[in-house]
Formats: sequence, structure tokens, C-alpha cells
Amino acid sequence: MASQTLYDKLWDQHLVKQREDGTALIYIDRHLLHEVTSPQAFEGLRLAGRKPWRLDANLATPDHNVPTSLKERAAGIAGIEDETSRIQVQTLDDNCNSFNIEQFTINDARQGIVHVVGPEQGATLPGMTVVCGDSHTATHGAFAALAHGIGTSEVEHVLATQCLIQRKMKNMLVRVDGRLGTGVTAKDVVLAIIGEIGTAGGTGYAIEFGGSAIQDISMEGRMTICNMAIEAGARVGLVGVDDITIDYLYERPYAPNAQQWEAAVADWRNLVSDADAEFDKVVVLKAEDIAPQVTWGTSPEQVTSVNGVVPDPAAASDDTEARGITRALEYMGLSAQQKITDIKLDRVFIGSCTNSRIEDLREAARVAEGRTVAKSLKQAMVVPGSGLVKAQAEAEGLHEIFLAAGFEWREPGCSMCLAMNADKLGAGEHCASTSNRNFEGRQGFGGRTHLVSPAMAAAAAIAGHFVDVRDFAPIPTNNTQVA
Ligand SMILES: CC(C)[C@H](C(=O)O)[C@@H](O)C(=O)O
Ligand code: SF4
Repeated sequence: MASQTLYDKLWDQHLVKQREDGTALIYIDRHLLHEVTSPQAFEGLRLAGRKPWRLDANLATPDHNVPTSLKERAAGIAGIEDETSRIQVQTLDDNCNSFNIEQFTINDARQGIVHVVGPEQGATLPGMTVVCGDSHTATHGAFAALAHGIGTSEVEHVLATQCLIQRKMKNMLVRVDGRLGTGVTAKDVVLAIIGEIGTAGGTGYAIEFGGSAIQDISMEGRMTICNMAIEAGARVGLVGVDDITIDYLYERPYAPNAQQWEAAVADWRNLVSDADAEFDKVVVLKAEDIAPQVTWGTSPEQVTSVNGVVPDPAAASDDTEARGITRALEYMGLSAQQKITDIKLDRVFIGSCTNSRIEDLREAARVAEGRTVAKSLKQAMVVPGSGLVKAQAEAEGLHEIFLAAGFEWREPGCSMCLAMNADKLGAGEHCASTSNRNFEGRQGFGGRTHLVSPAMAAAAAIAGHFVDVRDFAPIPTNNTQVA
């Protein structure tokens, strides 16, 4: 058989029917649901008198609309102040109950951001097709699963038929060779990739991330990278299976049990691109060239190194680019040539499906340990991605480090990643955020988002402005106290 990419293999394994017009029907193994994109889908099923095709393929949890303050959270759904949000979470709850779909409810210890919960439970597995009414479903591709976001009508279609109509994408390989420097993380890698190929660079492609730097990265980091494939225009991000993938999944609740484990692992080992597989496009980055990244504009591609400066529209390659820079600078309240390290911050947000896993919190805590959040900040918050991440962080004492430094320690949810709950930026405020989108108004009307890694966000919170976490010396380790 001809050589195949990982994407080709996953596609072939799920192809139900190829049609002559280029569309194809593919089978869906796992369907994740949240409160924002599911209500009309359930309503559609109800109106058509249909039932979900395969109940155990579905797993639901509320995340976008849940409050993250303990006080509101303690009261469950009734504690959600905003009416639309409350109705949405209540509707998910009612729908899951009436259709018999498994849900980690608002106060379940396993609740969290859907893209954190799926992998953490082993509900996302290598070789699966995974869909969710959410664009950041690409996250799950870190497990060599064919995962992408779908719209609400497709949510209904998957519920009803367990299948989806798709068109095959092209194959792109983004290879990161070499080794990352200390203080440079998965978030910096993906921001650098988007800086290189642009937000449309991946349009029409499934991007596989490979190379030695990716192979060295943990599952948490690989999820961070695949999470932002969509910000590079690609609906699908992928990483091939290796020991890191397999070790992460061992004994997860929904993963194969002890009797099935060896057979599953043997199967998963095939989920890599063949050595001589051909990609339609290959992009290569050198890990050594990647510095900690900060976005200065209103698109994830408007990014530079922390030691860089805000670009000058006068130096743009064409008029369109110049206008884009000018508009972004106006919105962001920045001036051309301004040093990134001179950007002062009002708030810091460590969380979101990009960077709210245990390793992200460990990295942020390592920087925050023994230090204090700058007085000039209005708020610095840490929002774990799930109840289990929160519990793990607390078992490791990370919450104490954050609280002692002056960070808020919140309940799990999407939080300030997008303004769909009580956590919002005020107009004109600058925020160092570990999330994935810096669009106008994304974190609140008029809010100004700068995307960074958890370590960079923690360092910025301490300094009150951006700093190179590598100069924040010595970078404390777990046993080192830094004054
Ligand atoms: C609300 C949801 C549909 C949306 C998405 O699809 O990504 C959200 O999660 C986001 O990050 O903007
Ligand atoms: S954390 Fe942000 S990006 Fe992720 S699903 Fe929630 S809103 Fe979307």
C-alpha cells in the first residue's frame, strides 16, 4: 500500500462513503458537547422525533457560561447571575437528562473546559474521530485523533446519525527541528508558527506537527499547539502517537482497561505518518530561533518576540498590511516602534483550553513562587481547566503559591478567554492572557488582549509589564525561593 500521512490513515479508517462530488461521509467516534452550541441541535432532534444514535459516544459538560467565583458556583446553576447564561447551562442539563447523555454537571468534580476534560478522561483516544460544536476541537488531535469543530446543525446530525459529511483536506507538515531553549514553551512555538504562516496559512489543510522539538513536548504542550491550529486557519492539528501519548492515557477512566490495553497500544503505534509519506506543503522552523512570544495586535499572527518592538505601518510590505497594522495599533492603544517590554498591564489571565492544564499551572507557579503581583495590576487570575486539574494543583500546593503572590484562584471554566461569563476585561484594559484569540472585544468590549505562555503571563503579572521570562533570573525551580 502506498505511503500515507497520519491524516490519510485516520480519514480512510473512518470513511463510510465517498461521493463523486468530492464530499464524503465519515463515522464519528466521540462527540463532545457544551452549553453554547447544543440547544438548537437537541431541539431539532425533538422536533424530528429522533433519538441519539449511539449514546455512549457523547459526553457533555458546561464551560463557557459557568461562573468561576466560588460564591456563585456554590449555588450551582441557580447561582449563575446572567439570565442567558443560566438558561443555557440549565438547557444543557435538561437535554442531557431527557436524552440520557452523560454530563459532568456544573458542580461535578470532573467538570471543566470540554477540551481539557475529554483528554483528561481518556475520552479522547488515538485513532478516533472527535467532534464538538467548538472550533478548538483541534486540541484533541494531539492524540493522533482526527478532531475538528462543527456547527450546531452538524451537532444535530452527529447526534442523530453518528456520521458527518466532510471534504478531505490537504496535508501540511509543520516541522520544528532542534531543541527549545529554557523558558520557551509550546505556546511560544505555536505563536511563532502562526507568526510565520499567518492566520490563513493552514486554510484547507490538516496540519501535522512534527520534528524533534515536538517529540520532546509533553501531551499538555502538544494540546496547546494543536489547540491553536485553527488560529492558523487549519481545522485539524495532529501529532503522531509515541510513548508520551501512550503514557499519558494509561489508566484514564475512559481509556481501554487492563485487558484491552496491549491490543489498543499495538494498534495506536500505527498512528504516525509513514516515513516517506508526502505532504502537500512542508514548513520548517528551528526551535533555537524561537523566543518567548507576545501578540501586539488583534489577530494571533500579529505577534513578535518579547524583545521585539511593535511594528511600524510605514515599514509594511503593502497598503493592506499597513492599514491592518494601523487599525490594530489604534485599537490596542500602542504606537509604532514601542518596545513590547514597555506595554503595561491591567490584568493577567492564566487559563483557557490553550493553557489551563496542570503543567501550565506548574510553569506559572514556578515563576510566581516567592514573588508578588505588581500593585499596578487590577487583577491577576488563575483558572484551572477542570475540577481535576484544580484538585491536582491543590494537592501540589500550587494554589498556595498563587494566593501568596496575590493571584486569584478560581473555579474551572472558559472564564476570561471570551466574554460569555462574569469574567471580563474593561474597555481599554491591557491583559496578558494565556488564551488563543486576541480579536477586538474578545475578552470584553474594548479589551486589549496580548497572547502569551503561562510562564510569560506570570512574569508579566509580577513585573506589571511584559518581561522576558528568561531574564527573570534565576528562573525558580520547585526548590528555589527567589526574592
Ligand atoms: C462558543 C464557541 C462556539 C466558540 C468556538 O467555537 O470556538 C468558543 O469556544 C470560542 O473559543 O470562540
Ligand atoms: S476556553 Fe476559550 S477557546 Fe477554549 S472553548 Fe472556552 S471559550 Fe473557546
